[in-house]
Amino acid sequence: MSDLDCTHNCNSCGESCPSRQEGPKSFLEPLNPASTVKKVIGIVSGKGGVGKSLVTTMMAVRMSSKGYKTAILDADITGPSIPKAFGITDSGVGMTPNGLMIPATTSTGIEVMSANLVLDHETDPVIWRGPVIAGAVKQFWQEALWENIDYMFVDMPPGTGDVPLTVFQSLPVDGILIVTSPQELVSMIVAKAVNMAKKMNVPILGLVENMSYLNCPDCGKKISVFGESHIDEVGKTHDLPILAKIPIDPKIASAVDSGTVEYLEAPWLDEAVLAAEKA
Ligand SMILES: Nc1ncnc2c1ncn2[C@@H]1O[C@H](COP(=O)(O)OP(=O)(O)OP(=O)(O)O)[C@@H](O)[C@H]1O
Repeated sequence: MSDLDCTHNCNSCGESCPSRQEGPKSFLEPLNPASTVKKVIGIVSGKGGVGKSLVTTMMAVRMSSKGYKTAILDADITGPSIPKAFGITDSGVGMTPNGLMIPATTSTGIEVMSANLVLDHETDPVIWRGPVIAGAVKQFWQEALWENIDYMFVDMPPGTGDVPLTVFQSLPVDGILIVTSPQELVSMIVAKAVNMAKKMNVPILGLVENMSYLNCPDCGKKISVFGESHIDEVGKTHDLPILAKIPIDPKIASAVDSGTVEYLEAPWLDEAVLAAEKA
């Protein structure tokens, strides 16, 4: 077909011309020239409150303690909880002379961008529509100064909506961790996340089950507070490893509430850390 005849709409044309053979259009957004991010790991969940932010923060803490320069992009724009878990309370985002946002830095040097850091008050609600929220995530990626970051962890909003889609299309995600809890409809939720990741061509590193059990403080027995876990079967169905089973522990809740997650030990994430290193 000649250039003059081309309708520039491959959906309505069956010709096999060179432009069609270039493959699907990439929507990846480039970083600004001052920034480099070597690996991007997304943390996703089927619904809110299962511990996605906890896993994001603790993965960052563990990787940072191993000597990697680590960052968190809080893409949970309407429910940002990352700054609080690190005890960052002031509006910590500065500007470089050429207009890039400077992420806040935690006490152990993890760099954080979050909607809570750019709002006038952390209690201000974010009443934005989907495309605006997705635009904010892209801005955090493109218009912040991410200097020599080895690992960036992206705390996704729960579910498979607009924002996770934007993150998968716009950021070069090297792998995702899917966080679940035993009381969810685990098999359906994991299937949805797996299908989305496959459609978007994003590798799944594995599954993390949070609030898996409680260790009885008196007899040491494991109590399945939310009923028996089905995560092992679900992992087998999708051929995915179970990278962690995190207990319910009041120490976890109090570290998050008091902004001291950097001082919380997280031995339960050993395998997830190794998986991120191999991503
Ligand atoms: N294993 C655990 N033991 C005790 N408390 C926990 C545990 N996991 C999470 N929590 C607490 O449960 C609450 C919800 O956790 P978190 O914010 O990580 O969930 P989330 O999936 O990110 O929620 P959202 O989608 O609303 O952001 C937090 O207050 C956290 O401290």
